[in-house]
Amino acid sequence: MSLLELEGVDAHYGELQALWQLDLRVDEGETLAVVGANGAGKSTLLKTIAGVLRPTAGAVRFAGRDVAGVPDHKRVRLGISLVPEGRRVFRSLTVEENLLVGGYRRRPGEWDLAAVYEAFPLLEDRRSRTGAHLSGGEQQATAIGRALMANPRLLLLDEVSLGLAPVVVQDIYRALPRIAERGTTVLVVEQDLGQALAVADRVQCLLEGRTALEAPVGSVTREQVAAAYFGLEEAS
Ligand SMILES: Nc1ncnc2c1ncn2[C@@H]1O[C@H](COP(=O)(O)OP(=O)(O)OP(=O)(O)O)[C@@H](O)[C@H]1O
Repeated sequence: MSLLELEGVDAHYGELQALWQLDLRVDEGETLAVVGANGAGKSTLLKTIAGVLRPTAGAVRFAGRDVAGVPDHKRVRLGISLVPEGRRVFRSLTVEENLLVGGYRRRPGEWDLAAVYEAFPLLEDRRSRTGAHLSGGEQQATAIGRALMANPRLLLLDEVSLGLAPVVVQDIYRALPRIAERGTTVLVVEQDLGQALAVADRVQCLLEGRTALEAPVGSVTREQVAAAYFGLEEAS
């Protein structure tokens, strides 16, 4: 059984339809990358999974349970944690305090301060620094660490690389295999194809709110994914 299953999901903002009959699954322990251009519906998809946005049609099932009516804060307790685009760390709190806030309503599990510092060694040196005095990369690592402190079964990452220098992005991405090794299932949304394909087991490409391609990473070329990403003929 898949940990997360979406079937025939539509999502709207008023009159505008952002997702069209979308099917998606994430199996326990795997890392799925969802890629797509600006406006493809990636953030909308994550909001629908996290419970921030209610789908207008279709089913969202987590661990076999229909979660359509479960509000976002209750989904965290079920084991779904979202790291939203833009990071949003608490600027007046230290790194460690930010992490502890994330663990306030933790599920039982492996993630604690020591495990987060092991995954992101750069944070341990910065543990007493406030959010306002962190670099963009340190803020991103703190935001991911804070989500992990809740011991999610499914970690949703929205545009980790946005606004960060490539070398910093690599640092953050280096932690992803360690996160997966601890048994946390990861769904990462990315515009950066190279990073996404380097860490994921499977890739799903969205184009204007629909799936343009879905495949194990090993079975597609970067060119095929890029063609689907831009809606070019070769994708089909
Ligand atoms: N709050 C909103 N109100 C109205 N329309 C929205 C809202 N958020 C997103 N949209 C629209 O929904 C569609 C999908 O947007 P979404 O943010 O999910 O795409 P995305 O793939 O995450 O793109 P980006 O990388 O730019 O964030 C776009 O047409 C966008 O303009």
